[in-house]
Amino acid sequence: MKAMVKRRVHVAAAAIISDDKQKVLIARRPSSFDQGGLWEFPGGKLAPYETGLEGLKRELHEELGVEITRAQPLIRVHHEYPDKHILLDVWQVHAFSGEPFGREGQAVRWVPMEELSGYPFPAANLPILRAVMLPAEYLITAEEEDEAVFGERLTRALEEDGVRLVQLRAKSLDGEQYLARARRALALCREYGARLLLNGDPALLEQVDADGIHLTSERLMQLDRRPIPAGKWLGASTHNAEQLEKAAALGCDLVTLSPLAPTPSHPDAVLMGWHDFQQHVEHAGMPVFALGGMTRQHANRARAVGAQGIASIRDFWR
Ligand SMILES: Nc1nc2c([nH]c(=O)n2[C@H]2C[C@H](O)[C@@H](COP(=O)(O)OP(=O)(O)OP(=O)(O)O)O2)c(=O)[nH]1
Ligand SMILES: [Mg+2]
Repeated sequence: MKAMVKRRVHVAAAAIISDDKQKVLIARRPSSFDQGGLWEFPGGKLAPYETGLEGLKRELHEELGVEITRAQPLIRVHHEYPDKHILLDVWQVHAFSGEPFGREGQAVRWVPMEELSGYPFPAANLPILRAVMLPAEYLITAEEEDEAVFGERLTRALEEDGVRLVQLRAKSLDGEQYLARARRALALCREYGARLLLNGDPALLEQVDADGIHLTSERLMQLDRRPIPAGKWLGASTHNAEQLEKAAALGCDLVTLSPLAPTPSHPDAVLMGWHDFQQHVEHAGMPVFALGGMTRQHANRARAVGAQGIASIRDFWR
């Protein structure tokens, strides 16, 4: 039997963010279209000669009557539909001119980030929703003996650096000490509207109602199903293709991928480099944070190779 070769479709789509950064623009696909009636990020198929950004500019002009003035890659998602292989090349649009409206008669709506998951999207869109909801910076807390110093440093990062995603990593604390710190960290994160993931046993969420769990790569590889409910965020540390595949199979919402560059916390690690990193990210199918020697100065570089952004201890812990 002859193998069927699926059509490959490259689609550019936009997560257009409102000026106050609280809302994103979505549109409803007309019911006569493929995936009709579902909501989508505006965009469409590239012409053969177009780059992603060129195609996106044309599509947003055609569909919404707006001109993009500032955009940045957000995530690339490969998805197998029954009849075709689709690459969704998604850009975050930070600035545009014109007032968007449905030029093709489609419904268009500004939706608060936290309401996004209430809208029906095509199956390929799950990783995009995660990427839209997550920031570009992921703080990992340092080992810290003194609770007061811990509180001051976390507060500084939330307030001055605007950190909105935090992983509580504290290998030197015992169970009770970790829980006490987790409760304090959660209270601080709530004050600033930041999400807190606990690095530890998924059962911790029964004792502290944090936003999710971050799995070590070791814990990740031991699991055979997602250990927490869908409403919670599941992160994992990864270092290679095998771990990334496992994270995808478990339904992780985000991963860190390391190590990119030398870092004092892991002095003997074998470095990955941007080329390998990019290849891994392309097929990860979820937001990936570059980790290992990363600072916010690497954020644009990380985004350019497909990452959500950077994760760091040192750059935020001062
Ligand atoms: N624009 C967009 N398309 C998506 C999303 N999710 C998703 O699976 N798709 C699929 C649906 C379609 O098969 C394909 C996009 O094609 P399209 O119908 O928007 O293409 P187009 O604007 O160039 O329109 P057309 O003239 O070719 O009909 O990608 C999404 O969030 N935005
Ligand atoms: Mg379209």
